[in-house]
Amino acid sequence: MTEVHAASRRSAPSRRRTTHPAPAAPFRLGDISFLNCAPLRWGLRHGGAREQFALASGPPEWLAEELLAGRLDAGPVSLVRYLRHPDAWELLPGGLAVGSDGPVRSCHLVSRAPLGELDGAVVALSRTSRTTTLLARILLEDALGVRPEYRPAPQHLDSMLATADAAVLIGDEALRLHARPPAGLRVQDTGALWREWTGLPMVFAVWVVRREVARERPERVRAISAALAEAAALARAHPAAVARAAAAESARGSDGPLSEDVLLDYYRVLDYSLGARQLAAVREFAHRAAARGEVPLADPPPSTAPGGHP
Ligand SMILES: C=C(O[C@@H]1C=C(C(=O)O)C=C[C@H]1O)C(=O)O
Repeated sequence: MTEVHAASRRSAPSRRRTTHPAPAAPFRLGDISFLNCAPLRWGLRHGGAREQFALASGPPEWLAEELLAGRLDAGPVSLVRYLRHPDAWELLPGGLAVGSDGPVRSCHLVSRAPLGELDGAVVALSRTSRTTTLLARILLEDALGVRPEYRPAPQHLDSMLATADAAVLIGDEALRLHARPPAGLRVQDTGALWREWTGLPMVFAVWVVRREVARERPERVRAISAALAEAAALARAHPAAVARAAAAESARGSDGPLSEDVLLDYYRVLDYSLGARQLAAVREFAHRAAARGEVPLADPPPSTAPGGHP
C-alpha cells in the first residue's frame, strides 16, 4: 500500500520506450483522513492487500473533487455528494459506509440554547460537511419546526460561535466535543436525533467507484471491495489494538490526544455496513433532501447493495 498525499502528487512525464506491456496502473483509493476511518487503515495495514492500491488520504470534500476529476478511482464521499452525482459514481460493490444506528459521536449540532428555541437564530454550518449540515437543517425544520438562518463557515467551534448561536461540526473536532463537552454548550448528536425521529440508522458517507472504472476494471474493483470488507472485519475482531493505534494517530494532531476508551466506544457505535436497513435510511434521507431541491429526484438507491466480493 502506498500513501499518496495531495501535496506530493505530481504526474510523471511520459518517457516510456519499452516494448514490454505496461504494468497495470495502480488502483487509486481514497481514504477519509479522520479517525472515523482509522479502523480501516489499521485493517488494510494488517491485512494482505497492501500492494493492490495507492491510498490517498484527505477530508471528504477533497476526496469528492479528486474522484470527479478522475484522479481517484474509488473512495468514500459524503452521502449528499453521492446523491448529487448519480451519473459519475456508483456504490462500491458489497457496500461500505460510515454510519451509526443511533449516536455517532462525531456529527453534532452544538448550541447554547435548546434546539427548540433556535427559531430565527443563526446556525453556522461547517464547510467540511455536506451530509450532517443538511441533516441538521432537516432535523431543525422538519422534526422540531424551527426556522433558523444558516451561514456556511470554516469548521472551528470558537470562531463559528463568535458570530452564531449554534454550529454543526463533524469529524475529529466533533469527537473531541463529545469526549470533553465544553461548559455552557449542548452537544447534540445528529445520529441519535435522526434515530429518535425516524427509527432508522444514519448513513453519513458511502464508498463509491467511478462508473468508467467499474466498467473497465470490474475484477480489480471487486478485489478492492473485498480488501476493504476484510479490513473492516479484521478491525472489528481487534478492537483494543485498533483503539491503541487510533489514540496514537490522534496524538499526532495539534488538538491533544483522545483516550483509548473514547475510541473504543467510538468504534463500537460507528458502523461501516451498508445493508438493507442502511439503504432504507439512504432512501428516506434522499427523499427529504430531494423535497428541498438539495439533490436530484433521481432513481432511488437500490434496496440491497450490489454484490461483488469474489
Ligand atoms: C461520521 C462522520 O462521517 C462523515 C460525515 C460527512 C458529512 O457530514 O458530510 C462526510 C464524511 C464522513 O466523514 C464524521 O465525519 O464524523
